[in-house]
Amino acid sequence: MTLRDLLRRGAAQLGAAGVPSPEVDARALLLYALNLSPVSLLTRAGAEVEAADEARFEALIARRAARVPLQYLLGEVEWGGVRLRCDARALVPRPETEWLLHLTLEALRPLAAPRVLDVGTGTGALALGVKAARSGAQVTATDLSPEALTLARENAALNGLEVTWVQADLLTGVPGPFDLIVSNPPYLPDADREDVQPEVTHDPELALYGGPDGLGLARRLAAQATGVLVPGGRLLLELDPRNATAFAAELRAQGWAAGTAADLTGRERFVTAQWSGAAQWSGAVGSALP
Ligand SMILES: C[S@@+](CC[C@H](N)C(=O)[O-])C[C@H]1O[C@@H](n2cnc3c(N)ncnc32)[C@H](O)[C@@H]1O
Repeated sequence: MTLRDLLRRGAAQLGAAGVPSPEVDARALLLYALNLSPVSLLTRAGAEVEAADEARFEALIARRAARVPLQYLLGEVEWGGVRLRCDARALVPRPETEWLLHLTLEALRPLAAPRVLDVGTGTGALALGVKAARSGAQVTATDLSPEALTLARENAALNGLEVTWVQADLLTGVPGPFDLIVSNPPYLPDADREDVQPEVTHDPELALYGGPDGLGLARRLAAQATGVLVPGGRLLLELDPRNATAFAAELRAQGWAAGTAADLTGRERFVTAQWSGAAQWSGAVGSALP
């Protein structure tokens, strides 16, 4: 069996299993299984594959056909300028969240040594993406999940980056002040549980659902944020595109200057808000977790 034939067979198996991008995934798994570069796949497409290599690829294809996320199989992904180990301890960082990182870096541009908080950090993606791009930033990241924080610490070590990791319920007990808070909170409406792609069932439940309308965590986070943001400080959120415009209006009604930003497919997915400072920073919010 040649490399080309093996790739075609793997893609066909993934397509039959309903995997959304079978050719892309089969190619990524073939490169990984055989430790090939993209160029060597092209130049050696007609070469015969050894039985052990074929078996290794087939085992990965079988797991992907069972809808195990591609990122778990590859172990690591490139995301937002950093390498991230991905497994069941935290949500697999999504490509659309790279645009939230971009918006964050744009907002930080005027600040020489910004103090940044990433709430619900998961793999550490946003916190590490900020730190990698802005070494002078002081970055803190929280998560309620100790497992996610362990993975985030591993990812920080993998990239040689320093972030302060805090186990907390949103901002509870987190000492400010911050110039910018960024978060991709759990935002799916609870009813979506019945309707997610099989891969999403591998993400931790805690990472996904935000209450009946999906905005429970975002509302609580915005209320807490006014206590730790400096006057003029920013809050940047990723939300369900079904909710972002309405949530920006909610924030405006509470005294924020708030609007939305579209993702690369044109859907209003991000809320960008600035706090006027009417309620001055007053130190940590609430009490620390036991
Ligand atoms: C949608 S995931 C985002 C992960 C990561 N920031 C990313 O963009 O890939 C939401 C994260 O929020 C965390 N989380 C859920 N409830 C939380 C809470 N009350 N306080 C802090 N973190 C929470 C979850 O454990 C999860 O890691």
